[in-house]
Amino acid sequence: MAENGFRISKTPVWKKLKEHAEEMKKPEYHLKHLVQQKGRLANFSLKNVDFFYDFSRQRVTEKTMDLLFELADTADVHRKYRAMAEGQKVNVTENRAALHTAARSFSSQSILMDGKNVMGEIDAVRRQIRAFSEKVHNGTLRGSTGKVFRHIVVIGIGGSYLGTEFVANALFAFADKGMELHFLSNVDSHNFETIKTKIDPESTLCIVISKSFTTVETMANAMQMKAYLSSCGLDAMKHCVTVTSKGSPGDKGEESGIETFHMFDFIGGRFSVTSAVGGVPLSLYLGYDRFDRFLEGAREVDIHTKYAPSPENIPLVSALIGIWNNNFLGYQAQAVIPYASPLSKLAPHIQQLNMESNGKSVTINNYDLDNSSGVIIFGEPGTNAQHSFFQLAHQGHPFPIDFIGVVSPQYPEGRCRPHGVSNHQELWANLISQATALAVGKDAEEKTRFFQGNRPSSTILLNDLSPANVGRLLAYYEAQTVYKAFIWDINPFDQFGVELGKTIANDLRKEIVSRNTNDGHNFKHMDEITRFYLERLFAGKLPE
Ligand SMILES: O=P(O)(O)OC[C@H]1O[C@H](O)[C@H](O)[C@@H](O)[C@@H]1O
Repeated sequence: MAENGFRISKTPVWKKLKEHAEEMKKPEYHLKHLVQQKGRLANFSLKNVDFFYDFSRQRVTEKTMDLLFELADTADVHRKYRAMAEGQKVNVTENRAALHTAARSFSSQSILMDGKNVMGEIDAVRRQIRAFSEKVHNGTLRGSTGKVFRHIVVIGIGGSYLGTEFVANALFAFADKGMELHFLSNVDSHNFETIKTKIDPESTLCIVISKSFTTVETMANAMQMKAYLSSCGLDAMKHCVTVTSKGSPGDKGEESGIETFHMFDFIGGRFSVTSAVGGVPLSLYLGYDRFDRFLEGAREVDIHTKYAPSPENIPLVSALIGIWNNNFLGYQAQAVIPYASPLSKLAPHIQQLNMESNGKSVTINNYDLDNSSGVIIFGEPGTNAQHSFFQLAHQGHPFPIDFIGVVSPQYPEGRCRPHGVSNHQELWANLISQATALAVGKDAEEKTRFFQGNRPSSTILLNDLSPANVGRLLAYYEAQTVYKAFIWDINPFDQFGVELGKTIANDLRKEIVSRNTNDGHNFKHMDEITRFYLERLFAGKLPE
């Protein structure tokens, strides 16, 4: 690996930020003082349409923000973002563009990749999804025995699953098409067996989603499901459709079923929920028009992200604050805590989006990275999180939090007011109190009751959880992820780090096949630890 080359951590502004972080440790910059400043909220919050971003409880001052904007300029983030959105091959290791933003573009402007306008293909897939979902909903398209489809089994993993699950959960209140949605992602047979108990095979439609169509888990689950449908006397292929990239092994092959929907190699898996990956299942579940409104919301944030100047650019400001927390204040983890149950699958999606994109060790030009990139993301909805891991948040190892609040719930509130307040008001009382408690802390004589405070958080507010707002939230996190990568100067669009484990699993699979086909095959040639595990698998129990 070359030793020299541009590294953001070698720039003068990085040094200035390091010095500034030392200064910010002084007692006068404790959050309990910062939040008292006049105009703090107005000065440290941003709003764009239905999206309010409050960073008043982050450990930042005007000087911090000025330095962070200088960092953004030094990293040339706006040019990099435009290059991405305009179809340049920013995924240099795979020689691909990263055009997830094109998946929700409705502009008449061309988006060129290799001189070809990609919008033609994208529009065609959208029309195909609309027509298909309408045929399923009006009963024109039915299962092999003539029953209308009522169960959708989404078979996919990672980027071909997590985003769709997040959005489907978020918009459950709008799922009025009479469809039950099931996710078959894990190769663990419990996942498959559980779904079997919930579906009626004759009214089941499987959507096999795999960009590569080589992912072992997805292929195994698709085979299990097709074998099961056949065992029920059904023509399995009439119960399946495929979403895959153009030219993949599953593209219009025998295994693809009634219809194939294309995603494209210029859309990365974890950025693909606005493509056919999310489009096919979500249109069946919610209706195409709601999927369209979800795309519109995402598109609006894309436009804001591309054109808003740094100090007004919400995803950029939040990316900069993330880097400030991570590289300068030393926080290694970040929690995502929505005070909204429908967002219960947001954190797992952001986990993949962020950690797979930004958990890297080299810069885009292949120089060793000498600062950490990526943080550990985790989360659960509030208030549940308060009753599980918030002890550590308040008195243990500190970590910044993204709180997310929704002004109007999806369901009208009843008249019941258990403690004089509605449940939604109770939820908000907690949302407000947690951020304050973390920031301000509390003095106490008894050490066990002392709260250090000075624990940073941001709060995102949405008016409601409409399809458009869920699209906005998704696009916000996507843009924040790529802006962080552009500042660290890494490639957020490859994921070679997931390959080594797969390669070892391939070798082990060969061993297992040998034993499956020859009882005499033993594992003596393997290392002691691996041998132990393989022997236990075949023995079916732990040693006495
Ligand atoms: O869509 P597929 O090709 O089946 O890939 C599914 C997933 O598996 C891979 O291992 C990657 O880690 C993910 O980024 C990807 O989304």
